[in-house]
Amino acid sequence: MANGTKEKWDPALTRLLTSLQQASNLPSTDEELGFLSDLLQSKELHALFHVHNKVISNGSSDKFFPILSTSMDVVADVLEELINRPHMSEDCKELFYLLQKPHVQGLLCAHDSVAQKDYYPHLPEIPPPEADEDEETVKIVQLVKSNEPLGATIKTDEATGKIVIARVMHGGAADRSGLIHVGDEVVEVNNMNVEGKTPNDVLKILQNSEGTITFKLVPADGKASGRESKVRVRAHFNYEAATDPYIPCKEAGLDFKKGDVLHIVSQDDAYWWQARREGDRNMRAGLIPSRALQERRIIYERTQTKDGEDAENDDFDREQIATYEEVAKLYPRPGIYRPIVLIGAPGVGRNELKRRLIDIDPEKYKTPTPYTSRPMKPGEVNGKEYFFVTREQMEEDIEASKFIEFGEYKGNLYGTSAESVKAIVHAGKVCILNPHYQALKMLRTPQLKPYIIYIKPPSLEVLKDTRNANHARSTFDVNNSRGFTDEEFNDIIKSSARIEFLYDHFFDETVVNADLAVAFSQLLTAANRVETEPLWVPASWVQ
Ligand SMILES: Nc1ncnc2c1ncn2[C@@H]1O[C@H](COP(=O)(O)OP(=O)(O)OP(=O)(O)O)[C@@H](O)[C@H]1O
Repeated sequence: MANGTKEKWDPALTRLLTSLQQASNLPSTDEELGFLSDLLQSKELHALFHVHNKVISNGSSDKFFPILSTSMDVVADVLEELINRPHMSEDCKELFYLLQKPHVQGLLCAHDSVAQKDYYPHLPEIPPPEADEDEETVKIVQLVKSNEPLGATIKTDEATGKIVIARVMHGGAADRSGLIHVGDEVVEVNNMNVEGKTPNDVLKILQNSEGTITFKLVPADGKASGRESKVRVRAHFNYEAATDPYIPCKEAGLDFKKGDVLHIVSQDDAYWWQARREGDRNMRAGLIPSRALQERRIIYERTQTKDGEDAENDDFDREQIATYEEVAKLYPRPGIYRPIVLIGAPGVGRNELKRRLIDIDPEKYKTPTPYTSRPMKPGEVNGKEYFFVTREQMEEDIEASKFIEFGEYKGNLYGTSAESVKAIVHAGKVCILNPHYQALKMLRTPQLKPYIIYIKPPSLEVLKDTRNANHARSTFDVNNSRGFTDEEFNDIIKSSARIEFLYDHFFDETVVNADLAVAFSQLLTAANRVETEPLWVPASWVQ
């Protein structure tokens, strides 16, 4: 056979190849026939056939059976167990690292699918043999009414005018019964025919009934997919179902706050997703606006409010519409720490907090030495306060995107290089940065994986009191030789509001810097948490 190999080609392939040689009179090009012939003779295809035949011949025997089919759960348990250990041996560290590798997880996931025989085709249900073809099948479903809502919504079908099940909430009473599905037609409720009634009429019947509720339903043709999606998102807006005029059923809504992580269990409906709040004990999902719906709302709101006159330069940063961000848990890796980024208005106290953190453990917490094009002053050492480089060199490096942030002050350039941040991270230290807020977008990359803490000022009154009591030095004054003026305090509050407006969807945490000791202890707790706990990050960072 081809290539003179002694391999036993599959008879089916050989037959195909022979008929291909006889098919030269078919209306196809030489190129097409050549392609097919090459494909049928290719080693890869034959190897695939070989594997297929082996699987088929082994599949029928009971020789192999899985020891377990939930290895991914075991991995999660082991990671959780390891993370809680105060000290890890080298072996544990290696295991911890290996178990997080996407390839290992992919392999175990495939193993579980095979072990659970997830690949078997799902056959349609066979109708009961005695059913008359013309007669509609009905099912009688009985649910016991409790304080818990039914977990399903109804609507009038536009085409038929009949009452149908519009939605079944994941984990709700209707869903758990396994008997009620989207599209089922409601014929009777508690022996009352609902033909010609409105969804509101049916709702009244339900509200007025007690104990067991009996539904007579005509099943929908196809069953809705019962599988839960695994998607988790972080919400970037507050939502309150009671004040949403468009939600199809207010009682079925799920309220959430900006920053909450939601488990999206169903995206079947283009406008209304079903979700649970991560960590909630309530298994019943609730309705939330889909990304598409929320984006439309935001665009509409913006066209209503934006008069264009007070739009500021960095408003383009808001062009991106923040609704939901897909997130996943990132497990800390021993020896490789996420940089901690302090963001806030000039003068709010970021340097003070950074200084205190470094003072606690200067070997652990490090900040990169900035670069500058300004001439070295007497007594200064290159690489200590700054790396001194020429303006041309710095401009070239800025052009080549080597700086994570840069700016000009009094005719000289200043900046932090990406390389110096990487060097600290790779040396096993915790890198602390307090860049200008516009650098956030450049910093928030899957490579750096920063943990972003927003340093927020307290109210104007508390800001003034705490700073004046501490004889705080104004950072607006070049020599730091005086306190803050009232105007500068106002500026801190104003810039902070602007930073929040533009970037709050990037913040992992907010620390209010009122009492310095309290703010610092909150920062320290956050720094420890980043080192030890699995935390939610953009899903793309863990893929
Ligand atoms: N919570 C606080 N209570 C009292 N004083 C504070 C507090 N936080 C910071 N300060 C003081 O305020 C002054 C300015 O703080 P700091 O230098 O940290 O500001 P900054 O945010 O780094 O400003 P810039 O970004 O402009 O450099 C310092 O004198 C600092 O000690």
